[in-house]
Amino acid sequence: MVALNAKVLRKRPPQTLKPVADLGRRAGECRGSAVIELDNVSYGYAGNALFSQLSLTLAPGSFHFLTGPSGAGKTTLLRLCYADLRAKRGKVRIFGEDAGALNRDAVAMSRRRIGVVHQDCQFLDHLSIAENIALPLTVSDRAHEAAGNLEELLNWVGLAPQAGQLPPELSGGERQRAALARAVIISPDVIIADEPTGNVDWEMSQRILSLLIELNKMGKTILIATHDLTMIRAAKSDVSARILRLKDGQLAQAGAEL
Ligand SMILES: Nc1ncnc2c1ncn2[C@@H]1O[C@H](COP(=O)(O)OP(=O)(O)OP(=O)(O)O)[C@@H](O)[C@H]1O
Repeated sequence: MVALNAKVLRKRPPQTLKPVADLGRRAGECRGSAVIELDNVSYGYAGNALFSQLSLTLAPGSFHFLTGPSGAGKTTLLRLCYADLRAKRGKVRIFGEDAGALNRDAVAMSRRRIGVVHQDCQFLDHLSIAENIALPLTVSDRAHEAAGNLEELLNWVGLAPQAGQLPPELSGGERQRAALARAVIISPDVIIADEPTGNVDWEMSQRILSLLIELNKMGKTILIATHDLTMIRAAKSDVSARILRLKDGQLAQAGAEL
């Protein structure tokens, strides 16, 4: 893998900063000091409360790990953070805006500043891995930006040789790195990753972690949900991360076991 030129991630066409009131502020320039803020948020499915009155603040440039047992609600919490779900009670603020009050276009605009690595890393199997990575730009009429960034991103995640291959031809670790490149190609201020090292070996987990740390050193705010305690321990020497544990509807600072 090669170092990523920070310029790639800073490129942002002016039109993506304009359409929605106040969304033009960059991370760190948002109203208040949080990039994303959950304020006494409650959420549940089909009348069953998953968590209630949960609060979380992601400061610009911060690095957070979110751990907790399977089914505790980590994915749900992440989805609230990128306005894929709306809080039943309480407020979610994204770049200072009340996510519950944003219309669909405004949500789409704010999502352009948040790169999401989904747990299942889904790709379009009929497109090459390079085309899949470029897709977030292609679908938002920014295809012209892809050409320069794509080659560098493919090198950065070590997937240049696989650029023309189809997703089913890639290994689990290669798919995870492709998913990270796809999240990053939109030059987001925040990267939210759901189990980015699921189903990969230790070496690959370290490789993915080092990419995320590199992004954080460029000023990106990082939130990672993971069961991978080895990765969290390994990160401690390289990054000042806050480790949170979600269990029984409560979010708490992780204990000494980490
Ligand atoms: N769309 C949905 N409809 C109904 N229940 C759901 C839905 N999504 C998640 N759940 C339930 O909410 C609970 C929390 O799910 P979630 O995926 O947020 O947990 P998690 O901590 O990310 O789990 P894991 O570590 O296994 O990925 C689970 O019991 C799950 O079955």
